Amino acid sequence: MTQRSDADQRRHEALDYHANPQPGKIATAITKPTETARDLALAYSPGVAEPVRAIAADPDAAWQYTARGNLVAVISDGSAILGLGDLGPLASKPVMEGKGVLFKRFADIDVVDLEVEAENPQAFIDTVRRLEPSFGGINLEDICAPRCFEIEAALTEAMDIPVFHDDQHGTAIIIAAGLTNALRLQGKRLEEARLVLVGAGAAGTATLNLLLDMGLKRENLLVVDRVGVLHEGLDDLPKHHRRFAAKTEARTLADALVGADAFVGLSAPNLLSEEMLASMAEKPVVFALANPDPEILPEVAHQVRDDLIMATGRSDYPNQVNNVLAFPFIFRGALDCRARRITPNMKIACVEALAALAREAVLESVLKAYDLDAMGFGPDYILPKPFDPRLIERLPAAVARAAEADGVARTAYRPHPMPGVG
Ligand SMILES: NC(=O)C1=CN([C@@H]2O[C@H](COP(=O)(O)OP(=O)(O)OC[C@H]3O[C@@H](n4cnc5c(N)ncnc54)[C@H](OP(=O)(O)O)[C@@H]3O)[C@@H](O)[C@H]2O)C=CC1
Ligand SMILES: CC(=O)C(=O)O
Ligand SMILES: [Mg+2]
Repeated sequence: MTQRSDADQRRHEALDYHANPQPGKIATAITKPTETARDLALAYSPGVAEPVRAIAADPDAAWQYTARGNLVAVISDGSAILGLGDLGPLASKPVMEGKGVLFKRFADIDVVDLEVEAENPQAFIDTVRRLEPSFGGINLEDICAPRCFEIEAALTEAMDIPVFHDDQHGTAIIIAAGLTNALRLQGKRLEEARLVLVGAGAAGTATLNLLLDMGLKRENLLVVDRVGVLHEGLDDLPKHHRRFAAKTEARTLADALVGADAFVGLSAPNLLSEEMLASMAEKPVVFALANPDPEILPEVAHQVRDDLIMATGRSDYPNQVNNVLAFPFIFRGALDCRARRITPNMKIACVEALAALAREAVLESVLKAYDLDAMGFGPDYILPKPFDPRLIERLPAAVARAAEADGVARTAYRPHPMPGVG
């Protein structure tokens, strides 16, 4: 079979999956009996008036009498859909529905996806801010930099529920956990590693901020965007790039990569050439995370270097670095202590729990899901798999403990009873 027909087949499979047997991937479920006249009288008028009165008297009663406490809005303007660019809100809907599927599958969180036609960031902010009564949390998704920074900051300030731009912070968490483990396997440490990141947008900027907080040295970092290497000689850099301007002679990605220990790509397909990869230090780490097409394909990279640890954002190669390993569990922890916001410590708790879990033995059930006899901490396994049941046992608890310690939890942590467990 030719490459072309493989690609065609994948396209048809994906379109068929989304179209059949019914359009889309997610629907509403009813959680109470609705079989009798009495049931209906409880579900709607007149019974429904009782929780209305209770909530009007005490807004906290909404956590008890409505689905709000387990409901997250996944909201996009479609301005940075995966790595496909600004294709608008309607085209972002399959991704937002997909996010809903993952929230439900891995953390039993219900989702409403909202694709917002907004003429400017303020219009988007005004729309989302008004939705606070409906939801326990807000997951912002696929909103491009720099508008995502303004939107997230304004909404976090205005709303008393967690507002989390997953492309920024979810991605940063997974990269931090995966990179720590990959460097460790290569006999290196973040504190000494020379790192090059390409794509200083939403995901890239948040990743850099987290890695710098975790010990990456400013002088060991070069950041590349469309203008090339961000350096001190550039005087019209946008605000979110200024922090990363380096004192360096390097001007291109090729210059920057010579002797680098790690590459993190959050940009666009095929930017990392074979020559550039060959010029990196011994035992390099390459995270080519642009979706759906990475900065370099693993089969190409492994031909150039046999001392490489490689990750992509895709599930069809080893080492998927994807925010699915964070957002369901961060929100589960936040909802289960009714957190008002998500703090840096809640994110770091998630990084540490994830990185530690990858270093434990892999469960039989996970091997079965991947149809493998063996898998364990090593170059092809630097992060746990999304199907690992220990994620839901450990990450939300770690996140909620950090929320309690930071004083942002409304209640003590009460783990959500996961369906089919216990
Ligand atoms: N694996 C994962 O879990 C995740 C992967 N991603 C992927 O990361 C990528 C970026 O996403 P996100 O941060 O949300 O998007 P943004 O649009 O906010 O950021 C992309 C950045 O990359 C820059 N860029 C684009 N093309 C090039 C190029 N040819 N050379 C140098 N820089 C370039 C952009 O510059 P400009 O603004 O000028 O276009 C921008 O600064 C996407 O491919 C996305 O799919 C994102 C989140 C999670
Ligand atoms: C995975 C993801 O959120 C993205 O590629 O945008
Ligand atoms: Mg995204």
